[in-house]
Amino acid sequence: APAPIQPEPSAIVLAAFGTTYDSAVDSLLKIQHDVQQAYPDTPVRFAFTSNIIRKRWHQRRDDRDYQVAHPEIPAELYQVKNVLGTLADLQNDGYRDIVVQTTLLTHGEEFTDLLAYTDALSGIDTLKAKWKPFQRITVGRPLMGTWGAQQEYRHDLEALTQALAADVDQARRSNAALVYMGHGNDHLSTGLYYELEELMNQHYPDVPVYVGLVEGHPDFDRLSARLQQDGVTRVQLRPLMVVAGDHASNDMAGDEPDSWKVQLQQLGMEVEPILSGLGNNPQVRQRYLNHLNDAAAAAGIVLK
Ligand SMILES: C[C@@]1(CC(=O)O)c2cc3[nH]c(cc4nc(cc5[nH]c(cc(n2)[C@H]1CCC(=O)O)[C@@](C)(CC(=O)O)[C@@H]5CCC(=O)O)C(CC(=O)O)=C4CCC(=O)O)c(CCC(=O)O)c3CC(=O)O
Ligand SMILES: [Co+2]
Repeated sequence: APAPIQPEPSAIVLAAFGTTYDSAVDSLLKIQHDVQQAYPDTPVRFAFTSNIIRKRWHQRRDDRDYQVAHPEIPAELYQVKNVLGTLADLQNDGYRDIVVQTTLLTHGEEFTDLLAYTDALSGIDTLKAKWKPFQRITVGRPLMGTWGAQQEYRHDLEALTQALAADVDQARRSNAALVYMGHGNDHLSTGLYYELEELMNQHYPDVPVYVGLVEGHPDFDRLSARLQQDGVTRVQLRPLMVVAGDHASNDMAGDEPDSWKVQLQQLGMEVEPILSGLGNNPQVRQRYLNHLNDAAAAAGIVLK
């Protein structure tokens, strides 16, 4: 039998797309806080997968005025790296067992690229096993799940449906339909979002719930056609994203003629945008923690 793998110092990386909006950072910090609380003796560091967003924070590193105006931004953010750099730093600091938990919602373009990085890094082999830079790197699945038989994606969607109960309650109190803006992508089916919408409507039959996407389908044209068909006159708009950042502030709630808010108002609907990311929802944060725990357990990584 092969020798059992000895536990090595372990660390957690939260791999987020990122945001340039300081008002939205809190939503990510709350996830870090909860994970840190669950594992007080394990470092929990961020990686941002977006090149553009990392660059913005690095520019702010040299902007004293910005930093003084934003004491809520932790120093870590001004030098946030991609997963490549974050893992290299951890290896340099002596950590060889790494759990990467994504804050992405779907196994789309960003998550596919994240896996490409982690696969390549865990594939670095050395002549002597003791010099291998990483012993184990494991990646926790996105909020809406991934392929595979180990963790059913449908179960993740059901759990997310339950986690969104407070959004439904708020729409119910306003006598409004609940309309989510997800991100989506153009490269593979975004059918998960249709399934989520269906589950939401099954689970909360008294509040109509709709999901539309920035990229891919259901797109805004389809969404607005359905709202009109169904005679909806009042909507609460929310991002189905971890942060209420650029997409939520502009594409969803902006005052430009192409924002969802303005277009729906133009159709005669009363629109209330709610600029709160999913990271503000404690039950969503618990879902990410569950995914992290599943990944660590499956890899045999011990977190302290
Ligand atoms: C590949 C790319 C292709 C493309 O869209 O062009 C792409 C893809 C995806 N982005 C996703 C998520 C988010 N995108 C943003 C924001 C921006 N995204 C932008 C570009 C790009 N996004 C291209 C890569 C560029 C690069 O690497 O830098 C920016 C820079 C410019 C722009 O969009 O024009 C603009 C920043 C504006 C700013 O702040 O300066 C935010 C944050 C926010 O809204 O604040 C979130 C998190 C929402 C959350 O928190 O959940 C997801 C869903 C993943 C999931 O499933 O969760 C996918 C699709 C997928 O992965 O499949
Ligand atoms: Co994007």
